[in-house]
Amino acid sequence: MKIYIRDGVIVEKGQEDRLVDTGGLVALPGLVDLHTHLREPGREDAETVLSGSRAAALGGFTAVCAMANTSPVADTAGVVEQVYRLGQEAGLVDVQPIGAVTVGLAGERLAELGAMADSRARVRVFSDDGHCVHDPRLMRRALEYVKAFDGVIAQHAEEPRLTEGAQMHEGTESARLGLTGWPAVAEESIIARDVLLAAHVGARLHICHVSTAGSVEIIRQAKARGIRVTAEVTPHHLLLTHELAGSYDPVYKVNPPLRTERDVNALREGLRDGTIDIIATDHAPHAAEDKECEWAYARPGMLGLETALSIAIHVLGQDWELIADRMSAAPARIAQLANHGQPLRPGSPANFTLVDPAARWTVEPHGLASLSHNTPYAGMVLPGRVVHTYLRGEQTVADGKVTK
Ligand SMILES: NC(=O)N[C@@H](CC(=O)O)C(=O)O
Ligand SMILES: [Zn+2]
Repeated sequence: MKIYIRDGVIVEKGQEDRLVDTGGLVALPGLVDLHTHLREPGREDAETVLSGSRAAALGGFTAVCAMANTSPVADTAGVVEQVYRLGQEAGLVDVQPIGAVTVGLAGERLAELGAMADSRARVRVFSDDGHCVHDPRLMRRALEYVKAFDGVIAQHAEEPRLTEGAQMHEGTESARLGLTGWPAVAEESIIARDVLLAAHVGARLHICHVSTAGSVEIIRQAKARGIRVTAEVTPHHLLLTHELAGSYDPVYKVNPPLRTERDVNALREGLRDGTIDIIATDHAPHAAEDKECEWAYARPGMLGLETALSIAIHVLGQDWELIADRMSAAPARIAQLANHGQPLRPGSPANFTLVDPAARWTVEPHGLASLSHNTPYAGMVLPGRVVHTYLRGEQTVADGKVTK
């Protein structure tokens, strides 16, 4: 297949100023991640906008949405514009800042949502991720506010009163290991409440990192009732289970926690039937001091950008149409990223990635572009390798290496 490009846009044959021959590789629209933690400003030792952009491009992404739990928190126009500008300077993927819902993620007062929406960063997704927007009145107000510009509130669904001291999924393994559990109902009770609030307000709600079979069922019913809810699942929740906590290796510590095989199967089914709209990485880099310590003291979170596509291929098979929808078209639509997620045809921006589906590669934590090394896939042999990535017709990854 040949892709003809002019001024960063795909054009008809004969109109091009450059030509990309895909050879034997699979061409996918540039992947879009709705849930990336870039750690800048504040924890540039764990990740920067530049290092995270490199990881994203290598993973086949052309756009990432940067979560707001930085330091300072991205709760003002000033901070979201800073992150946006850093993304442009890095120039490897479009970095779309997510704004905080509440000031300082403290859950007490609404942040300046309108100023962030009107800023140069044009924020449309708001989230207190890492924390749940717990106060139902604040959640209602936030939904009402973003409805005006068809924005969306992305909820980290966790009832904090049910997860105090939680270290892992509450179940047979937590009982065996003697660790305090995070029960499925802590996630499900917030999702149930919030789909009802979204229905009441008529605004868009997005559920971050869905992890339980019960959550899938609640979202399925909400969608059947016409409620405007979308949902994401992470690669790790599609593959890994709570027994891994038995190793006491903090690389497996994550929020929400790894669940049971039954949950994994329900998440896969929900992703296939469209109940779950997208795969989002929840790329959560952490410095060694925060991760290579005792389980109880380790921060939750795992890397995801450089392995997401391979895990998707592993879980879904080489179903390119499904992968293009769940990892590009649907997340671009949810985040209102008009220049991403389009099919590769004339008129679309030349954002795409070329994948060798036959290649297999071994995950080496220190071989990744991320500044952190907390991948749960160390040593695993994964299918599918990103060979080239293009952003507006410019090559960001060439032969598996970033161009800047
Ligand atoms: N997922 C995690 O375990 N951690 C995330 C926060 C979050 O996504 O909830 C982080 O910022 O490290
Ligand atoms: Zn979260």
